[in-house]
Order: sequence, then structure tokens, then C-alpha cells
Amino acid sequence: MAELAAAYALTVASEGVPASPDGTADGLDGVPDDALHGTVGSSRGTLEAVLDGVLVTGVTVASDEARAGDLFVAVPGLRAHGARFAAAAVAAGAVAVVTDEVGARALLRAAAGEAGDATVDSDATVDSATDAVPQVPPLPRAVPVLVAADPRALAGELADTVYGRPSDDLVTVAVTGTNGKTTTAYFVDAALRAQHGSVALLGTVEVRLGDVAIESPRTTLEAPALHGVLAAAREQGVAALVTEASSQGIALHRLAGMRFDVVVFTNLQRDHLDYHGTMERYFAAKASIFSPERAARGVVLVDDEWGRRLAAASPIPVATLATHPDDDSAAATAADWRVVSADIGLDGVGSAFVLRGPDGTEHVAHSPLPGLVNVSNAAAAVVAAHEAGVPLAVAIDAVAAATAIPGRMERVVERGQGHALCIVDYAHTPDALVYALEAVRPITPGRLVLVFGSDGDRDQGKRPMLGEIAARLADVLVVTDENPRSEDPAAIRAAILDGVRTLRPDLTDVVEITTSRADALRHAVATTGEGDTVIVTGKGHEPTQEIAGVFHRYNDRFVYLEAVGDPRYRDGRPREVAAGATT
Ligand SMILES: CC(=O)N[C@H]1[C@@H](OP(=O)(O)OP(=O)(O)OC[C@H]2O[C@@H](n3ccc(=O)[nH]c3=O)[C@H](O)[C@@H]2O)O[C@H](CO)[C@@H](O)[C@@H]1O[C@H](C)C(=O)N[C@@H](C)C(=O)N[C@H](CCC(=O)O)C(=O)O
Ligand SMILES: Nc1ncnc2c1ncn2[C@@H]1O[C@H](COP(=O)(O)OP(=O)(O)OP(=O)(O)O)[C@@H](O)[C@H]1O
Repeated sequence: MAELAAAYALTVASEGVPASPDGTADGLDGVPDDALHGTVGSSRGTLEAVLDGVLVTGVTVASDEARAGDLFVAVPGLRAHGARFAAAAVAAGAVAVVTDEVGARALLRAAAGEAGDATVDSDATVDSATDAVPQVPPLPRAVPVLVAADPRALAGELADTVYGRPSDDLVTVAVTGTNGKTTTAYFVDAALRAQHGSVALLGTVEVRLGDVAIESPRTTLEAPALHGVLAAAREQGVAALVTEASSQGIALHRLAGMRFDVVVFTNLQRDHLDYHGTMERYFAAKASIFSPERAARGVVLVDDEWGRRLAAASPIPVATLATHPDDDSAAATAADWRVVSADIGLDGVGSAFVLRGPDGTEHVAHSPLPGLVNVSNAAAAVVAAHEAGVPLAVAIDAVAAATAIPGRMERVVERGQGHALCIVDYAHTPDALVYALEAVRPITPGRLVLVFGSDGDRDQGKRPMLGEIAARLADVLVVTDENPRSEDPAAIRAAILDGVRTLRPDLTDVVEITTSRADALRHAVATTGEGDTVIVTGKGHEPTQEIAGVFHRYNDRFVYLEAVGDPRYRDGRPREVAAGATT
């Protein structure tokens, strides 16, 4: 049993918040049992560690997920100090708190009945450097409060120890990059399943453990949740895990405590600059998992300059992969693995390609999704799975047979019986929209109809760019809403239409639907026929649409199916849900 305070050099805050004498957590009310780690499977009972004399059986950074026996890690957040929520976490069952010095002082003051620093708004960012102490509620029970220099960085390490180092017992793969993380992770999942049977898959779409899946709260889980899932996976005999690694997740230490067998870098394109500030910092976040602490080895696509830089500077061994057959650059010709030819299938189902290995042997492989980008994703997955121990032939066959990925070039309605081919795709950046439209053009004998919008409260600059790309590459445009969030949807559509007008000043074959996204899709389906293709972009798998602070249940897929007369759907939802729904 690990003694956490000694192992991680944690100091006890002071006598002011005394340690619980027996470490029990009895008599607790309101402990939520639907917390994430409970939903996907729980390993409680077998996992334990001791912190300052108290038995700890779980770890969390979120008070609303705290359960009996948890260690609550109170991090100084971007908006508030986690110490503010320590009382709620303890009330819900947490038996100890790890925080920074500012948080500990705030809790000690609260315990002594003293007010915090009146100048510090407890909702605001806390600057540890100023030593300002926020006002926080006192803990409802005496529990140990321990101090760490950087609790956010430590949360994953603590969870790894508390859950008994579960990642040591699984084959683990992480996929990072601006685009293609989800698709590549699904392809890796297929290859790992072919070899190991049961696999855990974590990412934007879902958290899946074996055959049990829940909607994913974020692309990269909080570190304690990640280690909790790993522990549950180990308990259930799941042999391997693949996760997407978002740049925010990496920067916020959500992968702390992990050492992956293989990390994969797909590409870097302009995105998330609101968070990272510059491309250099965005790149640095992604590159940081290519370190001996985080991974044994890597697979790097050298199709762009960022990948070439990463491969050249990586402190861990990497296999390089070039996936653009036309690329004759020195980096491509020198790559360990290379896609030397690709036959982008005109049936829209996928593509065949030839992958040359480090020994010069050529292997015929397939991407089950259309377009060159998915040749890149499929090749990345084959090489990553192989680096993770899957025989090459097994990886190639499994990726070729991978089933549809929710919301990624997903063919919801096949062409026929008077209906257009109806596709859902998650493209929400200018680059991705170009790739998506170019991929469906060759499989469209008739008109290519694009239904799209753009997110509110996100990068405004891309709206006219999306409009211009749509006007250039699609025949008919149906402009509608995505997730307007707090913005005026009409203003977002107007910015898109500004871009459309640069190529189509008279808005020829452009329709603006102001009532709802569902109406826009219905319109597209009703006005198309068998030779046409309708593609709706931007929301992919998303199960909700966010409008003015309200998350309405919504999925493009359901609307398509209803629009072509599938009796299982009504009002854009499965019939049984529609019957009882209010929003
Ligand atoms: C911008 C950002 O990344 N924020 C992350 C950050 O939040 P924060 O520092 O603002 O937290 P805060 O609100 O100040 O709260 C401080 C602490 O108190 C805790 N708290 C807060 C309120 C409460 O009632 N109880 C409680 O315990 C919080 O969990 C946190 O630990 O630290 C929190 C805890 O570690 C994260 O949950 C949170 O991610 C939020 C939810 C988020 O949505 N992040 C997005 C940007 C994100 O990570 N996205 C990527 C994908 C991006 C992409 O590819 O498009 C992802 O991996 O999902
Ligand atoms: N390798 C790639 N390069 C460029 N674009 C891609 C690539 N793979 C997929 N895309 C496009 O980007 C969209 C998102 O793909 P995917 O979900 O696999 O990426 P992601 O990295 O998980 O994205 P996000 O971080 O936004 O969730 C797809 O719908 C497709 O249009």
C-alpha cells in the first residue's frame, strides 16, 4: 500500500485542519454513484493508498464527481481555486485534500473562522505569486489537507498510485494532432481489438470500455478519470487502451502518470490559438508527449513541416511515416514508412494504398473511409498498431474492416429509392471542409449539396472562409446554424454568406434556413434525388445543439433518417425519446 505523502513529498498543511483520526468516511450523504468512474466500471475496493493515515480509494479534481474515499485535488483553476469546492467534495465523501499553498492557507483560515483576503474574488483566477488567499467555505469534517507545489501536475501521478499503476498492465497508445485524432484512434482500436479482443477507447465521441460506452465529457479525460478507466479496464481483462490527446489536455497535465507504449502525431494546422496564443506554443504542447516520461516510442507523420521538426528533435525513438504519394521531399523519401501509391476509391467507400515498410517490402492496405486524409489516418493507425505489437498483416486487415465512425464521413442514407446519398461529417475547420467536399465530389454523379453553419463563441475569422470554400466546392449551399451558443445565429450566418458572396454575388443556389438546423436538413433531403449527395458538416457525432446556454438533444443522423421516412424517428429524434421530450 503506497504512502502518498512520503512518495510525493507532500507536506501537511497544519494543525488547523486536523487529520481524521480513523480515516473512515461513514455517515455520508449524497454521494453520487453515477460519477464517470462509476459509470464505466469501478475498481473501488481493490485500489488503495494511504495519505497521512487516511485510506484513499479514488482521486478527483471535480467536487461534483467526488465519492466516498476519494482524494480531492484542489487545483488553482483558470476561473476559480479548487479549494473553494473542497468543502463540497468532503461533504460528498472525499477523505483528504491535496492543494497548493494558497489553497491550504484558504482552508486553514476558513477552519479558524477567519475571513479570506477581501480583495480576492473567489471566482477569479488566483495568482499564487501574490500570495492572495481566496475566501472559501470551511470543510464540514476534519480531513488531512496536504500541500503540493503543483497539484494539477500531481493529480495524475497520485491517481496512478492510488489505482495501482494500471497502465503498466495494458498496451497503451495516444494519438495527437490537429486533425484525424478521432479517426486514427478508431482505426487503432480496430487493430488492437483484432489482436487483443477487448480494448478501451477514449476520445471526443465516447468513452468505451470493451462493449460498454458512454458519451464522452471531453476529448482527453481528466487525469484521475483516465487512471480510473485504466484500472477498471485492467479489472475487466481489457488488454489495451487508445486515447486521443488534445493539446489542452496535454497542457493541463491530463496525461500525467501515463507512459504510453506508442504516441502518434498526425499533423498540425491552425486551431486553438485562443488557448495557446501561438503556433509554437500549440506545437510545443503536442510535442511534449514525445518525451521519455510520457512514451516509449512514437510514430510521426512527416507530411507537414511540424511533423518533420518533431521527428528531428524527438528525444524518444520514432518511426516516421510519409502518407502523400506525390510528396518527393527529402523527408518523405527518407521516411521509415511511406505510402507510395493510393487509389482513392470512386465508390466513396474507401481507398486502396500501398505502404512500403522500413525493409522496403510493400503491403497493400485499405482505408474504409473516403479521401486521401483517411489514407493518412489508416496508414498512421497501421504503423502505430504495429509499433504497439500488432502483427502488420493483422493491423492492415483490421483497419480495412473498421466499421463506420460516428459522424466521420458517416453514410447515414445510401443512394437509392429516390434518395440522395446522405453523409454526416465533423469538418468544422476550413482545411477539413475542403478535404470533406473533395472526397465526396467523385462519388456524386448529380449535385453536391452542403448543409452547414459555424460555431458561436469560437473563431470568428473562419466563417467567411467556410462560406467561400463551400461556394467553390459544392453545388448547392444550405446555410444554417451549428452551435450558436451565446451569439446571434443570424450574425453567424451573415458572416458565412459574406464569404459565399465573394464567389456567388447573387447567392445562386444558396438557401438560408433561419428556423432550425433540422429544417435545413429536411429541406436538403426533400429537394434532392438519387444522383445527388447531401453532406452536413460541423456537428458530426454531437448529441446536442447549444443555443443560448441550453443544450438541446440533437443529432444530424436522426433528422436524415426521419427525412427519408424511417418510421423509427419523429421530430428529429428516436420516436420513444420524441414522445417524452420537452427540449
Ligand atoms: C479551458 C480549460 O481547459 N479548462 C479546464 C480547467 O478549468 P479551469 O481551470 O477553468 O477550472 P475552474 O473552473 O477554474 O475550476 C478550478 C477547479 O475547481 C474544480 N471545480 C470547479 C467547479 C465546481 O463546482 N467544483 C469543482 O471541483 C474544477 O474541476 C477545477 O479542477 O481545468 C479543469 C479541471 O482540470 C478542466 O475540467 C477544464 O476543462 C474544461 C471543462 C474544458 O471544456 N476544456 C476544453 C477547452 C478542453 O479541454 N477541450 C479539449 C478538446 C479540444 C478540441 O480538440 O477541440 C478536450 O480534451 O476536451
Ligand atoms: N488526417 C486528417 N487531416 C486533415 N483533416 C482530417 C484528417 N482526418 C480527418 N479530417 C477531417 O477533420 C474532421 C475531424 O476528424 P477527426 O474527428 O478524426 O479529427 P480530430 O482530430 O479528432 O478533430 P477534433 O479535435 O476537432 O475532435 C473529419 O470530419 C474530416 O473532415
